[in-house]
Amino acid sequence: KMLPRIVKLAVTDVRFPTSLEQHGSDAMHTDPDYSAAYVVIDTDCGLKGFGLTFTLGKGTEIVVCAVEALARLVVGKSLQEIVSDFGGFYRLLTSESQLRWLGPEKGVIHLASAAVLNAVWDLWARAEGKPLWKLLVDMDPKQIVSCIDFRYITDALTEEEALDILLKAREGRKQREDQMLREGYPAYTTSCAWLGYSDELLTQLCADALGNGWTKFKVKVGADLEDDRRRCRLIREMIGPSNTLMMDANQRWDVAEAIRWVSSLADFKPLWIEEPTCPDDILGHAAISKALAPLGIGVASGEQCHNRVMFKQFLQASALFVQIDSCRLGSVNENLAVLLMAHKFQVPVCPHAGGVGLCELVQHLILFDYICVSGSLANRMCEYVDHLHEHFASPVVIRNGHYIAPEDIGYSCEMLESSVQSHRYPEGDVWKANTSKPEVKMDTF
Ligand SMILES: C[C@H](O)[C@@H](O)CC(=O)C(=O)O
Ligand SMILES: [Mg+2]
Repeated sequence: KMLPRIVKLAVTDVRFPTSLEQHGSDAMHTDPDYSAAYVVIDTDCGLKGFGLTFTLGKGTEIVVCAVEALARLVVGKSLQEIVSDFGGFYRLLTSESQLRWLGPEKGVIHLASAAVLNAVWDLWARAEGKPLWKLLVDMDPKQIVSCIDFRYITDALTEEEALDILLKAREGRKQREDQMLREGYPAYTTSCAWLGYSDELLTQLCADALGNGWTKFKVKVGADLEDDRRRCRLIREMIGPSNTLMMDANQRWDVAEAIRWVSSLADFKPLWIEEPTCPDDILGHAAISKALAPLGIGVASGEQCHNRVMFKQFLQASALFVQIDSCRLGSVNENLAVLLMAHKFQVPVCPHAGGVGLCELVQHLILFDYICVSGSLANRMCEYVDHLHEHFASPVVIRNGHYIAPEDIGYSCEMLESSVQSHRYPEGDVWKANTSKPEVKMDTF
């Protein structure tokens, strides 16, 4: 086994011009350029770790800056030093006494922590010669627990309870792992119905997806009710009554407006409405959930839920579909806390993956959740978006609407060097060639 020491951390601003074709568009993010602050860790024995956090284009340079500010907490440490008290290392990074003023544990600085920690987890999995999900599955439950910072959540989940959940779930673990290796983890697709897509494109992509075995679909809503009704009717008619439909408003409405709007989409039978209102409005989500429950519509949220404390309160306030995010939360460490809390509250985890690299990352977490925590697939599925996988060294494999368990070692977010070079912002070829989006100078305002 290699016990490398980290000697360098480099971070790059990588952007993809997805907004040109409206990939990823929704009621609030009308021109997203899927982007990442991409981290590469070098060690003294040649082994590398790769990590990223997801952003939408403008402002990625700010996340890059925040990663640079965190770098000195990582460089010089041995992997052994970090993983022997990973919870402590998580706290060192997220509670540094000056940098924490920028968060704490939220916003740009937390996205940066995620990028750095994702790279450390990738390095660990590579050092152990395993895909990350398998590293977690094989880990002693006590060590899993030691990776989590329990500060602020012990009123909802103690270390002892977490350990107890993991120990109870050991029964049947081997069968579930075999099942995942055979069948993969169920997924749904968001790629047919981004808000900026025409009806023709939606129809064509939906037909293709049905042909490829997809049974669960998500449609973007929230900008215009009549458009929503037309698009939802179209997609429901295409997929039929027995396939699953979800709706995503990306925070567009006030609470009462959300209840009214979604009630008038109820005939299209959505399983959930996602992010109906401000992602920080825990009680607002609870009110919406209560109002929509008689219509059989659930509420989902999480892609912009800053941290484990927010998730704790969401869970305490009402049931919801928990949409963990591999780059919004503080990497695997904080995601483990949320998976365990979700299990305690008996709600399904359905990870968010709409972004570059998020499918690659989150598949590992949800495999671990099924094998070692929840042991259930009821109402559970992992999001899939069909964009930009060709830029990764170990792209996700989807078969028949399922994520196939990754076999390559690491956390699957190493990008091809050629892709990084051509998409670096602003000097990469893609951006030099892309003159359709002139930069607005600050002095214009
Ligand atoms: C801007 C992103 O594409 C966002 O719309 C993704 C999202 O909400 C989802 O995948 O869910
Ligand atoms: Mg969403």
